[in-house]
Order: sequence, then C-alpha cells, then structure tokens
Amino acid sequence: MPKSCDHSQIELDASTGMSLVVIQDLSGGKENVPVRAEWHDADGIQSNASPSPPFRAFQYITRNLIPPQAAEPFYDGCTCQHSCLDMPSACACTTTHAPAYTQMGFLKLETPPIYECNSNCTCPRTCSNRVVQHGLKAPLCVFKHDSNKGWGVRALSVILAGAFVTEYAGEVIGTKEAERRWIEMKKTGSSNYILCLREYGPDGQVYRTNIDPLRFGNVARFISHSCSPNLGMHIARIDSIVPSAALFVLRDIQPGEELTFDYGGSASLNWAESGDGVIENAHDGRIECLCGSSNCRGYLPYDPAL
Ligand SMILES: C[S@@+](CC[C@H](N)C(=O)[O-])C[C@H]1O[C@@H](n2cnc3c(N)ncnc32)[C@H](O)[C@@H]1O
Repeated sequence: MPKSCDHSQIELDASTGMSLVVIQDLSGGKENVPVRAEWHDADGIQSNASPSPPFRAFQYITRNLIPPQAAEPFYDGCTCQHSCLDMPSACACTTTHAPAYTQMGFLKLETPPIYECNSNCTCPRTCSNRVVQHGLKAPLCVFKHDSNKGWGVRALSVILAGAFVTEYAGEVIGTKEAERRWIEMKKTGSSNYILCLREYGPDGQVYRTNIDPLRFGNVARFISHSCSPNLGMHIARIDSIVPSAALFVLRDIQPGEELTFDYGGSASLNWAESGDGVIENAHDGRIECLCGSSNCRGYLPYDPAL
C-alpha cells in the first residue's frame, strides 16, 4: 500500500493543553502551499516521535490519475503571447469556449463550463485562463471532527469568493470498477470517497466519470458534505477530455472555517449540462447528515445507481 507522508511531530495545543500530533505537509511538497494535518494524541506524548496518521495511508497526487490514452491535450491551443483574458477576442481558446474566469483568475458568477489553456497553448504560465492546473494557493489543515464525520478540512487563511481551492483528485476508473470498489467498501465498512460526475450531452446521453481518491488522492478527499456549503464544484477541462472536479469558494471564507461542498451538487452546479454526487455507503443506503445547517436535508446524498 502506498504511504502518505508520516513525518509527524508533537505540538502542545494551547487551547486544550493536550498534545497534538502534526504533519506539516501531507502533500510532501507536491502542493504550492503546505497541507497541514493534525489530531489529538489521546495517549499523551509518545516515545515514538513519528506516530502514523490514524487515517488510511494514501499516495498524495495533485491531479487526477487518468488512463494514458486520455491524457493528450484534446483541443488545439492558442498562439497568444500574453494572458488570454487580456485580449479574449484574439484568442483561439477563449473564442471557442467563453472564458470562465475574470482577469484576476476568479470564477465568474454565471460560470460556463471551464476550458483552461493547455500544454498546446503558447500563452505564459501566468495566463489568467490557467487556474485549476496550478493547484492549491491557500494553506489548508486536515483535522479530526469530534463527531462521527471523521476527518475534515479547514482554511488557514482568508479565501475570497470565486477563488479556486482544490481539485477533487483521484484515480479515474470505469463504472464496473467503481461498482466493485463500492461493494468492497460496504463489506469493510469503510467511508466511500468515490465521486461520480455526470454530464448530459445534447443527445440526452449521460457521460459519467468516476473519481476515487482512496488510494491516490489529495486534500479534497477529506472535505465534508454540507447542505449549506461554502465551496461549489465545477467541471473543468485542461489537458484531457476527462473532466476534473474543481472546488471554488461560494462566499468569503475566514481562517479556521471548515471547508464543505454539497456532495449532491445541487447548490454548486449552475449550468445545465452536468451534475455530480459522492456516493455514500451506509448499509441501509443512507448516512445521517451532521452538517448542522438550518436547511439540512437530513441525509447525505445517495446514488443507488452505483
Ligand atoms: C469523502 S469522505 C470525507 C472524509 C471523511 N470524513 C474521512 O474521515 O475520511 C466522505 C465521508 O465523510 C463522512 N461525512 C462527510 N460529511 C458528512 C456529514 N455532513 N455528515 C455525516 N458524515 C459526513 C461520511 O462518512 C462520508 O462517507
């Protein structure tokens, strides 16, 4: 089994007086900013200076793992020498697909599907039409909830509305394999992490992408569901026809605030062609939602189709 970073240290939690086990960067330097992980060390300071994280080990990746044949850039790039959103009318990328970002790289309110400049483009790395591909910008912290929600993620700095936070990255797998893994998870009682993106073509056909971050994943695998979320999920295409699930801020987030998205996607997707949902694995088919919001729907979104 691949291992995540286990260079943990012990710190004293000033607010509780308890010892806190800390991993300074769960990504092991793969993200632009550290992804901290922390949990209380119930047994006090251990002689073992590097206790393993009490979550299942996984290999940290920053972008989806997709089959090699799907990894090629799927549309011709632009020939711009500048940021493509400065002069959108001259840019092949942004005339083919309406730009989803402002010049500052924030998501527009009426968001069309996201098509970023890709490795076929000549525009610079700093082009404003390159956002998701650059990964995390804000430092985040993975922490353990006191409730049955397990692990969650909180912001360590202010993150403004419209900013990109993280991709929900994992292994892109076929539907049969997703079903096999789901049955296996049910047997072992493990949390289910598989995200199923559905896009609806003009012909009424449903195009489905399954993303499983259990063995290969990033910080997003720890983000909780809320019926009143502060992140929205959007489908983005960069170098591949295979879509990425990108999480953007819906309203300004303060340091210490927990990050959440709606696993059912209803609040987050604002164009007609797509839908998403994390498939849950309670044995009776439903998990009680502990988001605590006033409009809580009572249960986590559930997709019986898997
Ligand atoms: C994608 S994982 C999120 C990370 C997970 N909390 C962990 O400990 O690894 C999804 C699982 O988290 C738990 N979860 C997330 N949001 C929840 C909520 N609002 N209420 C109850 N459980 C939640 C459920 O067990 C769900 O199957």
